[in-house]
Amino acid sequence: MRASASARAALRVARSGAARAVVARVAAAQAAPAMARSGIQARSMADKPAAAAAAAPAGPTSIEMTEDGIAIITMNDLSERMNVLNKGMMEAFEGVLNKLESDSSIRAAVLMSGKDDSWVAGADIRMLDACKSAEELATLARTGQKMMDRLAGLKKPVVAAINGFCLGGGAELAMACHYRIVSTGSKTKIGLPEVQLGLLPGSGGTQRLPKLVGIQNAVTMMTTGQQLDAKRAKRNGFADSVADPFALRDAALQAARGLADGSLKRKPKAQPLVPTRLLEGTSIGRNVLFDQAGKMIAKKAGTAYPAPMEILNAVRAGVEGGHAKGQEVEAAAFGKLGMTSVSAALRSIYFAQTAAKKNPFPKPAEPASTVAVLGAGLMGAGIAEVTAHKAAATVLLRDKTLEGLSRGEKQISGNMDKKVSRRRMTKAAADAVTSRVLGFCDGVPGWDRQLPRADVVVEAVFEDLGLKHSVIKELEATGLRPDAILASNTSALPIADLAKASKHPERVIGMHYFSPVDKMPLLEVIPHAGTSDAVVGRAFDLGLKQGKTVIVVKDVPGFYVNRCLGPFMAEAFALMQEGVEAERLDKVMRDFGFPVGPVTLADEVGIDVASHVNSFLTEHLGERMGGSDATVLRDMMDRGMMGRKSGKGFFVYGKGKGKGAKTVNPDAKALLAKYLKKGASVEAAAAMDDATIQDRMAGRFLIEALLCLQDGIIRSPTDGDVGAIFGIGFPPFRGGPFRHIDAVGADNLRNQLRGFAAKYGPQFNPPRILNEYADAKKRFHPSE
Ligand SMILES: C/C=C/C(=O)SCCNC(=O)CCNC(=O)[C@H](O)C(C)(C)COP(=O)(O)OP(=O)(O)OC[C@H]1O[C@@H](n2cnc3c(N)ncnc32)[C@H](O)[C@@H]1OP(=O)(O)O
Repeated sequence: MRASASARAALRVARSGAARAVVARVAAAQAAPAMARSGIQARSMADKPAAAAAAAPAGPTSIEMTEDGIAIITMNDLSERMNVLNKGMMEAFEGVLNKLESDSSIRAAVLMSGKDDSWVAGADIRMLDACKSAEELATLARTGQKMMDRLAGLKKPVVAAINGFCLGGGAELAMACHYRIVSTGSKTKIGLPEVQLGLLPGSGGTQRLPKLVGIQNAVTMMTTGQQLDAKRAKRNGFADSVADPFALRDAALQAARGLADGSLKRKPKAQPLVPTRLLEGTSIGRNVLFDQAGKMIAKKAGTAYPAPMEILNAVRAGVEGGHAKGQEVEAAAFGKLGMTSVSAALRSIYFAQTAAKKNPFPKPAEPASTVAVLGAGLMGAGIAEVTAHKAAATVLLRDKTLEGLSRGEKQISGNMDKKVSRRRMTKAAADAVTSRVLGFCDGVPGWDRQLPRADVVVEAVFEDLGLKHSVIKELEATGLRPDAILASNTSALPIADLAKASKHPERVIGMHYFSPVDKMPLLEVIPHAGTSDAVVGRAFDLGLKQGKTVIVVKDVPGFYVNRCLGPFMAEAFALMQEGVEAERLDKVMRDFGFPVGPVTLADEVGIDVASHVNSFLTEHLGERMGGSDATVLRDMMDRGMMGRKSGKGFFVYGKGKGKGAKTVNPDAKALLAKYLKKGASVEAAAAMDDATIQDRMAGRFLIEALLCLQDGIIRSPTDGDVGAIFGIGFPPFRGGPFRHIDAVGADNLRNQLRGFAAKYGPQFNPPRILNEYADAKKRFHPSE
């Protein structure tokens, strides 16, 4: 099911960054005392310039001295791929501060990174994860605050020369410096993404950011976790200046010298809260601002995500009560939030997503440099776009007709134009993307010469087995290289059936993208029984390069995500046929945490598609799809109610400016009345409590997810969590279906499902695997 609403839902999830992750790694123990461990090497360049410049730092930080008394501090933790504020780094930094305070030969300092892609990517999330109490976390926050205060209070100016990720605690470190130069390198991103982990910046960030960028900007940055490139960081006041990555060190040295000799002025210490902003300049204005922001946050984040409100509270406490008071509130909130199940779930998603960035199959020697995409429809053009943009590969985009091709090319250039107009991309970079897409259609020569360049072909033609077979045969006859892989972006057809048309079935694989491809984070990679591991590795690698979170799933109807979605949607139709009203059902499921309700989802997907998927999955899953009479969908189709695309489905959609507005469709309501189950009524359904509706809907999803694990369709509970969150927006704060079952308890869920099965039918029968986990009192994520 190419669910555009679920796509948008998960997109919001992805944007909120709520679902990201890592393989937990034990922080490398740093054995020696702070100074020795820090590997601080205070050398005079005048003494040993060559040796000093060439020496690799022995610990996470090192210091070089210039002849004129500028200390160049380099952070490079060799035990980590990225610099993070772990115990070792923090202790080493204490040593650095001691040195800066005590060494009178130092006039100023430059703080830079020895890594290519990270300045500091934040506090070590594993270290936070290991904390066992709110007090432990609050103490950690206070330690960070003290370190930052000490740095900010230095008499000697410290210039942050930022290249690479500068996130969370890293951004807080930068803010405690006295001047920030941000590199224009593509990996440079400034942000405070703690909110995406259910946390708030705990090292003084809630206090320093408003002073740099203003209250409104700061609250937006911290409550959304948005990340800025150099230019945006300069525009909003975070950066004092920007520099090319190659010129960064020199620019920073020059700034340090200027600050030391007074020719360059520091920003005023407590920059008034941007007095030009009317609201922020007066206490009355600020009250209005905080009250409005509070209402907006309450509306958007609800009670499910407590961090945004705590961020606002900490900012307000600082603005109204001063730095110390603000930090006190910040540290306490950091401790409290860190112990919530929401933060635990979001952290676990972060770990899972980082794990999913690692290709467990043989990695190709070289990434795919040329990818052919067949079909320039919505999906094909989307795949072409992420391939040319994120994977920076040449794309041979082919459609049957010139019209089809032009539409697809327009989709890509339109998306690039949007990025340029929103200043997310330069015009030159956008042009480079579109120029990587070479268009072909029937009757235009050159295809047969170009096709042999392709390392991968992704076909995204109409979902018809015969058509796909003829496409595969034609590709092989035209000169597809024998080592090229042949991927099908199907959401329904068995990959094994598709492979039958190929002379090399071992190179055929499924790559199921979600719509819109440029925004949806998930990719399901589907080998059939005869696909070679090397081909899986190549498809996985391409997915990663396209910026996707990849899960490998078995070749079964619906694969994983749509297989779970099918019974979930069937339950929505069942509830409506018991009299539950569309608007209520949507609201109740949004309250559960789904970004869109199931009824809206059906309209967004299209009633025709929903009907097709329903009957297709019913054929394969039998009673597991039971509970509703899906002929209602066909009746709707017969009456032209196709969902949003036809202007009406379960809802009626506004046109033009009011496009987003929707009201219940009285015709659909009248039709549903005819399908009411025996003895059911809208009045009786109104008395059904919200929790029952949520439990029934979630139950159907969970049963199918469990069966997918039981039958080896997904490779682990973690893949199941990642797929559900990124594929259809399963509530991130619940951590995915398996983490949710752990929270509810396998035994409790089993009892609940048994009750539902007795009342509503066998579609609620608990799967064998749930019984096993319930009997053994096991968890799907045992270490948490
Ligand atoms: C009081 C203060 C609180 C805080 O600061 S909370 C933390 C705030 N920071 C973050 O939330 C950033 C988390 N990291 C990320 O989002 C991503 O990473 C990046 C965007 C920085 C980079 O993404 P990509 O280029 O795709 O690399 P990758 O595979 O995600 O990361 C490379 C390695 O770096 C480790 N890593 C990155 N940031 C952290 C971190 N903050 N804590 C612990 N580890 C981190 C990962 O785990 C992984 O490690 P491996 O190679 O062993 O898998």
